[in-house]
Amino acid sequence: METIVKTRNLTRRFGDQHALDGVDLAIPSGSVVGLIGPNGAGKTTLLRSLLGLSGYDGEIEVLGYSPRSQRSQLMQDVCFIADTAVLPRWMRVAQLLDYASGVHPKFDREKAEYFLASTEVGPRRRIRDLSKGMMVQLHLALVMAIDARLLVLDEPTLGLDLLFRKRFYEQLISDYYDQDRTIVISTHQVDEVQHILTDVMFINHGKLVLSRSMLDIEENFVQLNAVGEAASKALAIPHLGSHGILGGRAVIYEGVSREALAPLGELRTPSVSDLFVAMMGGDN
Ligand SMILES: Nc1ncnc2c1ncn2[C@@H]1O[C@H](COP(=O)(O)OP(=O)(O)OP(=O)(O)O)[C@@H](O)[C@H]1O
Repeated sequence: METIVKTRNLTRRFGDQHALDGVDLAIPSGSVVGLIGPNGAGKTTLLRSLLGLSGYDGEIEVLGYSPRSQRSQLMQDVCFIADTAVLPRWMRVAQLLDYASGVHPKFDREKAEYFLASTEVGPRRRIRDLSKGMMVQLHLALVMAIDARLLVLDEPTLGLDLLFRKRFYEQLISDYYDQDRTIVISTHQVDEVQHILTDVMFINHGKLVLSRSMLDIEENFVQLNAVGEAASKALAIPHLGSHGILGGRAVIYEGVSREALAPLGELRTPSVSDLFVAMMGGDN
């Protein structure tokens, strides 16, 4: 499978602070990657470096280009949603579509109009008068109308209500995603995106602490829900972390066979958020 993003020893310092600390990663083409990490972990810095928006040490290759020296070529095939606030607030929607047609060679205006037709974002509306949710719909319509191979989303649903967030991801997958595109999403709302991810990356203190496909997670990690006396037996087996459940503990393991754990309780694949908490926090 083609690798679309590759970094080697990617490092970014702010004074004596390591925002990124020797990150080696590889993102296969056609994947939908969730970039997960606590506040200040380095997610935004990583995404900005991949797009050539932030300086860095080490090596990055995105679609075969160097974001440092070939940014304009790279941006032909990449799209980025960082923050809805970047839309020019004084423009009307139709003017914004004119503008996008002028600046992006791969922007398909008819497609954007088609996406907007199912929303309340009419062409005459002024952007500053749109609600936050409408602004995101507009942004998403613009992005989905660009024929990009890599889409980078940094907290794309921040500040949106639950319905909008659900719709955002549904639309992204049904109207945009195909095997030739790759999507990287950084979010704190892990549970809401888990079902669309093919891969996850955990980042903490500027280091990549996990980079696995969802299939890999299913094969290598297991959660045991142990109640009563079984809970202390479960905790005695080396594990990544655990949390309380009604009458016992949910304990998460890496590389322990399901057969060995089965007598102690119910087994399941941990959710990405439970795995994340276990890896970051141990027993809590
Ligand atoms: N321009 C900057 N100047 C100084 N320090 C910065 C700058 N940008 C980021 N940092 C620091 O680098 C670290 C990583 O920040 P970053 O914004 O990448 O984290 P994040 O994982 O995106 O966090 P969040 O989830 O809170 O958005 C933080 O400690 C942050 O304070």
